[in-house]
Amino acid sequence: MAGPESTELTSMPPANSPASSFTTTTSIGGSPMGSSALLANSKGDIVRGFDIGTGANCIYPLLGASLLGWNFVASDVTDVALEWAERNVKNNPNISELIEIRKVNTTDGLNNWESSYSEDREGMARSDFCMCNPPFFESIEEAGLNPKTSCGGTYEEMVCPGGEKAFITHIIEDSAVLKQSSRWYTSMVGRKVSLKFLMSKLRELGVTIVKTTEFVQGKTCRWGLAWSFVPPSKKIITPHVTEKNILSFMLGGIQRQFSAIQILQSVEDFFQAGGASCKLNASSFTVDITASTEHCNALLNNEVKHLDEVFSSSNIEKASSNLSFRVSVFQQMPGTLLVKGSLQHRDSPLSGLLSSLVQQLEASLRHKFCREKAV
Ligand SMILES: C[S@@+](CC[C@H](N)C(=O)[O-])C[C@H]1O[C@@H](n2cnc3c(N)ncnc32)[C@H](O)[C@@H]1O
Repeated sequence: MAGPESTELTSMPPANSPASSFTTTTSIGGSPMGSSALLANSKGDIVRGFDIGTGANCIYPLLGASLLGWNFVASDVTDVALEWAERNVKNNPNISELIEIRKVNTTDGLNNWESSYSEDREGMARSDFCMCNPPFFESIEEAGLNPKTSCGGTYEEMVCPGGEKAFITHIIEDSAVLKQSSRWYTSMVGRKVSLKFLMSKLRELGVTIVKTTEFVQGKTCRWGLAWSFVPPSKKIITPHVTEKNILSFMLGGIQRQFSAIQILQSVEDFFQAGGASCKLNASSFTVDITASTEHCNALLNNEVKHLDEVFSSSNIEKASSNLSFRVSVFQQMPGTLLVKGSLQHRDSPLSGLLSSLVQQLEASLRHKFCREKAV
């Protein structure tokens, strides 16, 4: 869409996208959702995505940065799209540093993939995943872009030489060179016949990890195609570890005036009030907390008996013990956050207190931010 007006995370998806009826004016800003942990790269760094043809709205990077805390490189070839994408990113200052807009240069005409090829490839090489909602059509006629049948997209958005088959084939060919440089290569596909063609292309190149999905909205159907050269890692999380080291709760019914960042700050305030030292990270939406026995005692309303029980079964000095844990806030859907507490060091004699601390935090946040106060 050329030239959308926009302030905060206001989306105008393309006319050829199944997300066309999706509009959001949320300003919740910067809260990562649970799935970011699933996509976290091997070093545990923040996930980095590459959006090929981000469009004027830059909608996917804005959503990914806002909801998941991911970093993005967002590319496009069209000046007007890039200009508006920049504006949209700047209008979301809490996440703007997570998104880099990059112009893909074309020397001999718009949508000449060959000339922009190497730059798109460079972006892909340094990402955990790349994504694309390509121009689907081969010609104006095919796109139905005559004044009578126009569905609102611009020529640049909807049309490229060879249509989506050619566009995504180039991405597939790039990926076959880059292989494991990116973990997932993905694209939206507008037609089932293209999907079949692209899957056979992937088979031809010997790609074995291929996933597809279907997006249906009203009468419109689109497909998602994803492929990878990285074998899935076998990560076994035992119930024991999950139970003891990670505790979470859903905070639903959050009143509209409160943003996720306010709730994160309130997490920090809660633990600081007990004297614990806290480090808030607004881009990963986490607070790292270190609490001594005294701090835990203060936070748990002087439940000295509880603490004495903890130490009676341990020969570690009460005074020298600290509890280090991280609280993460994840956006699940508008008005609902998942709050997760996870131990940083499992062997602390205070580990058993995490559950009580998380319960106290839940009561405090619920009281402050939710319509329904009862847990
Ligand atoms: C269908 S639109 C998608 C826009 C946006 N990603 C969305 O889903 O709302 C396709 C976009 O790809 C851009 N584009 C076309 N050729 C490109 C290329 N070689 N490299 C990067 N972007 C390109 C177009 O300018 C257009 O903004």
